[in-house]
Amino acid sequence: MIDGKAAAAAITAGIAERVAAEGVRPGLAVVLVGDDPASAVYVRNKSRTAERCGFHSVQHTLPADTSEADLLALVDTLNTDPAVHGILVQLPLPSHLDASRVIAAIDPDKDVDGLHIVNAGRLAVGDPDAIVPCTPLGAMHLIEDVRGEDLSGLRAVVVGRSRLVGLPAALLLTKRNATVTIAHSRTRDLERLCAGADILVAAIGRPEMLKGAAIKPGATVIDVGINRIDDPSAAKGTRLVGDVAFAEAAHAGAITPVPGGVGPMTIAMLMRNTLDAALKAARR
Ligand SMILES: NC(=O)C1=CN([C@@H]2O[C@H](COP(=O)(O)OP(=O)(O)OC[C@H]3O[C@@H](n4cnc5c(N)ncnc54)[C@H](OP(=O)(O)O)[C@@H]3O)[C@@H](O)[C@H]2O)C=CC1
Ligand SMILES: Nc1nc(=O)c2c([nH]1)NC[C@@H]1CN(c3ccc(C(=O)N[C@@H](CCC(=O)O)C(=O)O)cc3)C=[N+]21
Repeated sequence: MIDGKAAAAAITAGIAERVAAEGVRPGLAVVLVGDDPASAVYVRNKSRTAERCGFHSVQHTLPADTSEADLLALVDTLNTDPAVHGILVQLPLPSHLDASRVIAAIDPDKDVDGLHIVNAGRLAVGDPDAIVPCTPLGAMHLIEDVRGEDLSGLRAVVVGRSRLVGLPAALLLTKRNATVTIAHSRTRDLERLCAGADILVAAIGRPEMLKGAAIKPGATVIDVGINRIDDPSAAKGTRLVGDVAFAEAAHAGAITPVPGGVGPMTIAMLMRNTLDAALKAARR
């Protein structure tokens, strides 16, 4: 079992120390439009961790029918606010809003999600100034803990090709010398493909879709999915599960649980990206 919660706690403790030592106050602004269940979980844990790290943290919650003009105006205000070093617009946005237009409006130096085309391009060409999306960055930390830094000779399969998770995860794995296959909704014979993976990254958004047969014995399994399902036996009537059927994965070499795996690491990396942005701004 890969303990993402412990790994994340160690990283955020280090960030809190650096914030105190360097005398900076990193500012993080989060914008949530409407209500997406995975986003709600994220928002809650994020503001808690930001406070623990000594950050200035602001949350803008807008109604689901917010106009694009109003959202763009808010982004512009945050771009010019000197107390804000990181801006995160939660995805998915309601369908009447054009996510790529909104992301393009974010100052690339404040784009702590790494979604802006400038940061995506920097990552693709290996530019060290890239701000890298938090979830794949956190996933790579966990993979490194298990497999080491160099993944030469290992086969990795990433299921999912989103700009936020799947695509950057595949780029990072490639940079570490893994041999990478990207799978998605049009992939045929997904289970067999996954069963050949030494490193399996699931970023799909379908509760427990990958069964035991999709996991190679000894594989490192990184389950990114955050899915809320009904569970009458749970106190709240629901619980979180990943994209992998965890109970069928006993033959994996190492696996991240949901919750307690990639989620907390995403938040730790968000703190790190925001601290880095604040330090860069101070130098400028
Ligand atoms: N733990 C964390 O910190 C985070 C968790 N998440 C969670 O990770 C999951 C993925 O997020 P995100 O990448 O943003 O989601 P998207 O919906 O943007 O992408 C999902 C990807 O999965 C692929 N897919 C969908 N159905 C299938 C299928 N049946 N077989 C194979 N591939 C399929 C899609 O393929 P196609 O491109 O063909 O449509 C797409 O590429 C979600 O559960 C989300 O909540 C997200 C961010 C952070
Ligand atoms: N622009 C943008 N960037 C994102 O990175 C982004 C997003 N939009 N939209 C939503 C998804 C989802 N996401 C999560 C991150 C952490 C947890 C997390 O902390 N999970 C805990 C939950 C613990 C619990 O509360 O039960 C865990 O897995 O242990 C969850 C979900 C980031 N996302």
